[in-house]
Amino acid sequence: MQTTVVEHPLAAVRLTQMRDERTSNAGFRAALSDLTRILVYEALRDAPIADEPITTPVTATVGARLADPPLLVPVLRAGLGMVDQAHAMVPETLVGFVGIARDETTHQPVPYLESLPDDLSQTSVFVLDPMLATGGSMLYTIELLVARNVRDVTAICVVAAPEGVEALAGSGYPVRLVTATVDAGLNDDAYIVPGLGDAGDRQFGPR
Ligand SMILES: O=P(O)(O)OC[C@H]1O[C@H](OP(=O)(O)OP(=O)(O)O)[C@H](O)[C@@H]1O
Ligand SMILES: O=c1cc[nH]c(=O)[nH]1
Ligand SMILES: [Mg+2]
Repeated sequence: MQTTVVEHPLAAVRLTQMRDERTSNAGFRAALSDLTRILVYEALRDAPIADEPITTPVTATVGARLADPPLLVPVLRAGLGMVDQAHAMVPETLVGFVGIARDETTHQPVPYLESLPDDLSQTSVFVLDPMLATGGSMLYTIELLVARNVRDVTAICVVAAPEGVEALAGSGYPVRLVTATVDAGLNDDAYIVPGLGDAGDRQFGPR
């Protein structure tokens, strides 16, 4: 599986703000917003473009447009903190939604919302979720997309655990990963170490 770890000073600074337990909910959301722009920018680096004929104030010329804007799919709750910025980067695209709450005893994904187009056979999808821990929630989401014949999936995360990366790589699905870091591993509660805690709680409060 293609895995891109975005290494940029601004990404490292925003990630540090997100990791720091002293960062307020508002500060965490702001850092996640900034980091999302950087991650989406990198995820689109090799995106195909098509000619866009335009006229400048001086002359006619040919510019560019995204040939194939990816559908954005935030995984609620934590992915909600990424969707506005991702949509600002690709304003012409559409947005689907998936809601999953991990069972904190079994660590299995418990889905509660699914709002997606029926046919994704002509579509690339960017799944937005800051945390890839066991990989269960991301794999569940990808399975929803594969059932709709998705062409390919880019998982855009902030913090990934090696266990989650391996789960995606071993799935055989057409997926690549863009993340700001691959951390050391998971603790006994399946939280990423060093991680940043619960990305949903840190934005919106406990559920
Ligand atoms: O890789 P996994 O082991 O499945 O864990 C990752 C999932 O856990 C978090 O969501 P959570 O279940 O805490 O829901 P929330 O966003 O509502 O807080 C996170 O945003 C991922 O969706
Ligand atoms: O570390 C983790 C693991 C799962 N979900 C989170 O929000 N954080
Ligand atoms: Mg959570």
